[in-house]
Amino acid sequence: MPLLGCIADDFTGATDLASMLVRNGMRTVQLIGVPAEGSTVPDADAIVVALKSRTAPVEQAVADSLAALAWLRHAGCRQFFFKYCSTFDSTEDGNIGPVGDALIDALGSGFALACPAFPTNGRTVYQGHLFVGTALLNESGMEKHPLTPMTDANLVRVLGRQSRGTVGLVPFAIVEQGAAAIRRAMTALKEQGRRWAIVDAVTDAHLRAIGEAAAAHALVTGGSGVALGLPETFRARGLLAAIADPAALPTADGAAAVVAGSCSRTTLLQIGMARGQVPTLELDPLATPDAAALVRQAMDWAATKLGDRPVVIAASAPPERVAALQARLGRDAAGALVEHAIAGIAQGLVERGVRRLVVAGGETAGAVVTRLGLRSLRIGPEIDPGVPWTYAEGGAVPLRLALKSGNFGAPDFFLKAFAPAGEQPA
Ligand SMILES: Nc1ncnc2c1ncn2[C@@H]1O[C@H](COP(=O)(O)OP(=O)(O)OP(=O)(O)O)[C@@H](O)[C@H]1O
Ligand SMILES: O=C(O)[C@@H](O)C(=O)CO
Repeated sequence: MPLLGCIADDFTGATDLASMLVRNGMRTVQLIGVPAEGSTVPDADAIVVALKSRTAPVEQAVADSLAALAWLRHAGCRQFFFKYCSTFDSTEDGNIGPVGDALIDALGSGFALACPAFPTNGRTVYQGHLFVGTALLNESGMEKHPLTPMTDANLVRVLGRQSRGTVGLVPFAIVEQGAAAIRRAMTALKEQGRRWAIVDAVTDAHLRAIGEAAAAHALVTGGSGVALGLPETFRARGLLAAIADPAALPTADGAAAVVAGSCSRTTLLQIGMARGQVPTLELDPLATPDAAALVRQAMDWAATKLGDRPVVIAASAPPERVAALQARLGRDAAGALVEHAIAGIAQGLVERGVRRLVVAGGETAGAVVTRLGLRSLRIGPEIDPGVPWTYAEGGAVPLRLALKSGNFGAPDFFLKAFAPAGEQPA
């Protein structure tokens, strides 16, 4: 029976969390959307239900998250985790506060900690303020995010605006003292009537201590970082068996490809690095604003290029090109057109024998996984922090998939993903 039941507000974020759990010894499966009632519970220590609730209307996000919680409770999970972005991406109305409030109420816990810190990827929380690298969140570029602009780095204030309850802080000085001090501070905040505690964390040691302090919490919320301490709490209670290789995956032999719809600086850099080293097709949706035509163009190109080397097909473009397409079609239609095209291309590639596929971008990953009709991904070895290989369980063909968050991965990610050491076949 699974121990930890997780609800993630987007697809790449779900994979990021799942990877953290695998790295710390839990066999983990990611489910796409809320499974139907009565569907088989995967054989895993942790289950992550991936939703598309980050930018959905609040009521929808709450309803989907509660449905996921109900399924995970029914599946037998003992503790629950609400995963949101390490940059606390949320709209002005929510959705982190309202979803968290609803989960707290459903579980009757009255309280939850919130910690988006992920030091490995440069996200730290100090005195309740979120930093991305050396910059405060609101000066990190995230203040210009098209859907979830983050203009305030003070998370006590941000969450306070979103939640029905009040928000306290467990500051660095307490976190430094370790698990017992953190536990006492959280208990005190709960007794004072706080519904939430933002917990500072600057290092992985802090995250481990927070995990230990929250061992008895019904609900933990945060980025993938704060999950790194949870597997040990199950192990310490004798609930989690040691497994030789929790990241073992079936192999999938066949051609390799990258499809990219992320326009983040990191993804553009990764495409730049792949260009010239492997066959790379850069689509121009501004010149061809027609999804079917883009798919045809990509498939004609791929017919001569698919082989021993990975191929890269990208719609990704710098901000001025994205803005130009948005100005012509409207923001939603522009995004949908490109997502539609990339999903069609991914489907075409799999039909032509691609069995190892990297998808760059959260929305893009959602479109691809949905088009391929995938429902369940088993999590395997990490390529870079937060981006593991996964294996599509129950699919029509053997398929390995890596869903890369826009901002994650080293500059050579698209090359190293297919290097033998990165894939570590079971
Ligand atoms: N050339 C383009 N012009 C306009 N929109 C584009 C273009 N290329 C991609 N897009 C759209 O930009 C959006 C990128 O969002 P996506 O979530 O996939 O990437 P991201 O935001 O970098 O990733 P993450 O959510 O993991 O941080 C998608 O809706 C995609 O369709
Ligand atoms: O936490 C993160 O930064 C990522 O897992 C994510 O959610 C990107 O969309």
